[in-house]
Formats: sequence, C-alpha cells, structure tokens
Amino acid sequence: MRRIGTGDKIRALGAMSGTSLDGVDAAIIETDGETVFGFGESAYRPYSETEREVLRAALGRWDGAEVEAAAEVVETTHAEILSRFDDIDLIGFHGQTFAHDPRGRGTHQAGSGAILAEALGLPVVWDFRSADVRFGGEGAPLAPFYHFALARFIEARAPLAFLNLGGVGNLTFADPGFARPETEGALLAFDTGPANAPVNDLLQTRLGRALDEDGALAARGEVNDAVVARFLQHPHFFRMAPKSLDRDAFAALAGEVATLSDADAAATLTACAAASVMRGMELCPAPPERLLVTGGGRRNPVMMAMIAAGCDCPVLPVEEAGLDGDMLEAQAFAYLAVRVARGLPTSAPGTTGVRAAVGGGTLSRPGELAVALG
Ligand SMILES: Nc1ncnc2c1ncn2[C@@H]1O[C@H](COP(=O)(O)OP(=O)(O)OP(=O)(O)O)[C@@H](O)[C@H]1O
Ligand SMILES: CC(=O)N[C@H]1[C@@H]2OC[C@@H](O2)[C@@H](O)[C@@H]1O[C@H](C)C(=O)O
Repeated sequence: MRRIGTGDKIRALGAMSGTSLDGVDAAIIETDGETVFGFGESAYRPYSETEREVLRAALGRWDGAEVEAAAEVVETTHAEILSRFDDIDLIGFHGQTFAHDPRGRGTHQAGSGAILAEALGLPVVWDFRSADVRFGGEGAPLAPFYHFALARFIEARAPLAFLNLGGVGNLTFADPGFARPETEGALLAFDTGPANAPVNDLLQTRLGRALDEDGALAARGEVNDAVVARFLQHPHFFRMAPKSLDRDAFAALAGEVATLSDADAAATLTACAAASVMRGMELCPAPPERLLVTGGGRRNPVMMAMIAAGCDCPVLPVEEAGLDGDMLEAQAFAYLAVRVARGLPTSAPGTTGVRAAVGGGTLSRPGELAVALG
C-alpha cells in the first residue's frame, strides 16, 4: 500500500459486529484519517439463528472451544460481506467482543484480521483495542475520534454530543473548535451504561423475540422507579469518565425485574438505559448544543422519548445531521484503520483514560500469514 498523506482520499471499508449480536455492518468512507471527504456503499449481513447461538455461547469467555468456534463464524461472515465491495484500499475490522475487562484480563475481539487479509487480498487493520489497554486505557469507546471528525464534517459550530445506543450505550462530548481530537478538551467519552442489551435479553428469554420492536411492549408497561433507583447505585455511575463496560456488567438487572410483568419489565429496563444516559449527560464538561443519537436504540421511540425528557438539549437521530446511524460504527473503524496506517493516534486520555494519545491496531497484509506459517 502506498504511503498515505494529508489530503489523500483513501477508500476504506470498515466492519463492525456489535454487542447486540444482530449481524455485521460494513461501510465505505473516503478519508485521509483526519478529514472525512465522503461516504460510499454499505451493507448489512444478519447472523442466522445458528450463528447467533454459536456467538452467544462465547459471551464472557476468553478462550476455549466456544471462542474458537465463534471466531470462525466471525471470520467467515466478515469475509462474505467484505468480498461484496470493490475498489477498496484498506479494511478496518473490529471483530466481535466477547469479554472486556480492561483493569483485569484485558479485552478481546474475536476474529483474525490476518486471516481476512489473506482471504480478501487486501490490507486489514484489526485488534484496535489492545494497545490502549496496555497503556492504561479502557480500550473503549473508540468511536470518539471519528465523532470528532464528523462534528467537523457537519460543520458544527458549538460543542455537541454523540450517543450510541447499541447493546451498551456510549457518549462522546466533542468540541469542534479544536484542531485535533487528541488535544486535551477536544473530547470526553465513556460508556453510559446498558442500552438495548437488557431489553433484548428480556424479550429473548421471556418471549423468544430478539428485540422490543419500536418499544411496543415498553410502551404498554409502567416503570418501576425503585428498580431504576437501585440500578443507579451501581459503582459505574460513581466512576469518573472515561470509563467502559463489559456487555454483561449489568446482568443482575434481569433478576431485578423478574417479578414484574413483561410490559413493566420492558418499560423499567428501557428507563434504566435512559437514566444512565441522563447521568452521562451530567458528566459533560459544558452543555452540548444537541445530542445526536446513533445505533439501533434510536429506532425505539419509547427509549428516545425517555432520554429527551431528561435532557436540556435537543435529542435527535444522527440522520437529522445528514449521517447514517446504522453504519456510523462501521465507518468509524474504516476511519480508524486509516489513522493506524498513518501512525496517527486513535485514542487519548479524554476518550479512554489512556496515559497518552496512542494509535491502536495491527496492520496485516496479504501474504504475511503464508510467510509466517511457511
Ligand atoms: N425498531 C426498533 N425498535 C426497538 N429497538 C430497536 C429497533 N431497531 C433496533 N433496535 C435495537 O438496536 C439493537 C441494535 O443496535 P446496534 O446495531 O446499534 O447495536 P450494536 O452495534 O450491536 O451494539 P454496540 O454498539 O453496543 O456494539 C437491536 O438489538 C435492538 O435492541
Ligand atoms: C469493548 C467493546 O467492544 N466495547 C463496545 C461496546 O459497544 C458500545 C460500547 O460498548 C463501546 O464502548 C464499544 O463500541 C464502540 C463501537 C466504540 O468503541 O466506540
């Protein structure tokens, strides 16, 4: 691959498989790793029920047969979706997080970028989170550097916030007045709390459904305020930002709603997700002019209304700013891949708590694996 410089329009393809285990998102952006020039095609490849079972069996595990089987699903499904795109310079492959314990065992995203580089015949940047953890960071969230680039892309004139409502929620406060994302004060980011994961798990366990479509069940229920108040006593809400979460850090919530009706339980878990966003907004260093929401939760009108009711600024899906809320994280890993290829940082003390700005990620080129094995 040629050396990349400022102003070079690299066509990077990013792929993300998030904590809700619904499928793989893939999207192209054009960038030099600093400025976003534009967007390209995107695609979504849902996991089959069988694949999802294999992935679920690996949740919370670091190694062993379950993780190996899951890594194979991650690699084959990604190879399938990524091979659909043409004229790509570089791939950013996030992989699938099964376990995340930055202050303990570390963080692990399953799936090998080296194998994908071989399969696709393209350079692949992967393992984005390990270096950050090694340097004292949380290893997450990593989208904030991309949020900063987007704030400039949409020509935001005042500090704003991005909220991702995936399985877990994460919030980024971005001040586009700064020239670079790693400068102190440009970004503050952290995981807010659980977002869709507890509601999804409830629907799966009780009703055999993957999600509460449009919040229909939650809309019929009543929020149990005592459960929400107890939820907010979790140590996560007393930690300073940056901070991150494992998908199942709040697994105990399922027990808290066990005696509630399906509708009341869904309403209460949705309210917990919204309450954690409100706590998150209190951590912003200044009031953001708007909260732009990405991720699947922005399609849940009950969750969105609860969040809007607790915020002092407009709460809008990112589409209101001309962005694509389904593909934003896949785009983020395309953007970060170009930064890694250029040796630019991908996280900073304000985004992950890392000791100093660091570039995380391994670049694998096709042919390397053959050399390594031979
Ligand atoms: N119409 C809808 N109504 C309610 N919830 C929805 C709807 N569409 C999507 N969701 C929720 O959004 C989830 C998917 O969100 P998304 O793809 O952003 O998560 P993810 O990327 O896997 O997670 P993370 O960002 O934590 O890694 C679904 O599992 C579901 O809970
Ligand atoms: C360890 C890990 O995979 N974390 C994910 C997860 O899903 C949402 C939230 O928790 C966020 O911290 C992160 O993903 C996004 C893409 C990020 O790194 O910005």
